[in-house]
Amino acid sequence: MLQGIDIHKKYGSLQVLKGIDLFISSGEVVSIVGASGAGKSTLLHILGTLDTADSGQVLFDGKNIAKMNATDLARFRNRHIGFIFQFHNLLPEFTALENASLPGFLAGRPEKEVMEQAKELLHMLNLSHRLNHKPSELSGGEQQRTAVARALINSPRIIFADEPSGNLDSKNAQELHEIFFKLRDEFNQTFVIVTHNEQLAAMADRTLVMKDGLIVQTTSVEE
Ligand SMILES: Nc1ncnc2c1ncn2[C@@H]1O[C@H](COP(=O)(O)OP(=O)(O)OP(=O)(O)O)[C@@H](O)[C@H]1O
Repeated sequence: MLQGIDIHKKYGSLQVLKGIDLFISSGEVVSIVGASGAGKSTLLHILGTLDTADSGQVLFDGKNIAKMNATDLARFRNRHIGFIFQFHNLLPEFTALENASLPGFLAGRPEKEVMEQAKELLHMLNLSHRLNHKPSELSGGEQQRTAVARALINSPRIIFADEPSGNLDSKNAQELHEIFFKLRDEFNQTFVIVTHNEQLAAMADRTLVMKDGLIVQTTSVEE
């Protein structure tokens, strides 16, 4: 589904990615681990089309995203990619239901359909009693689960998560991790997750270990 070919990226004189090759299949949960500064977030942003590589290619179903113009790329991202970050980035003035619905509205989908789907997702994430709460009225775990609903609203092909449980206590972190695997088991949802959380990394189907801008090791559950 997603392929990275010889991806290079430099910030000033710092070569952050030095030739990354990877392939992610549909329904896989892949974790990316490695020391701080190894280039994990940079790689995630490039794979997620939020940033561009200096050289190399990112292919979705064989299609080179660098060939898309800005409008098509924004549309592609909104429709097919979900993001979850360490700090949920929910809009403070909007309720959980509105925050979860927003990418659906941006996609131009009918309001009623989007709101119904957002309610279903929030229900699945145990947030039915929090639909009309604003982020400041939600716990950290509830905020992050709202961000998961927002990531799922357009039924994305793939979700990129950058330290999704980095800001949660261990109980809420574990709950969030279980949600990821439930989504994979029930809906074949694909995830690429950058994490320092050893428990989450160990649960993944495959773990890519990064060091100094390269993938130096890949471990699979079969091993
Ligand atoms: N926009 C930027 N401009 C300049 N340098 C950057 C930028 N983004 C990242 N870097 C540098 O690139 C290197 C890799 O950063 P990156 O965030 O990808 O690492 P990481 O492996 O995700 O680290 P961490 O685990 O600490 O989040 C770091 O040295 C960082 O300072």
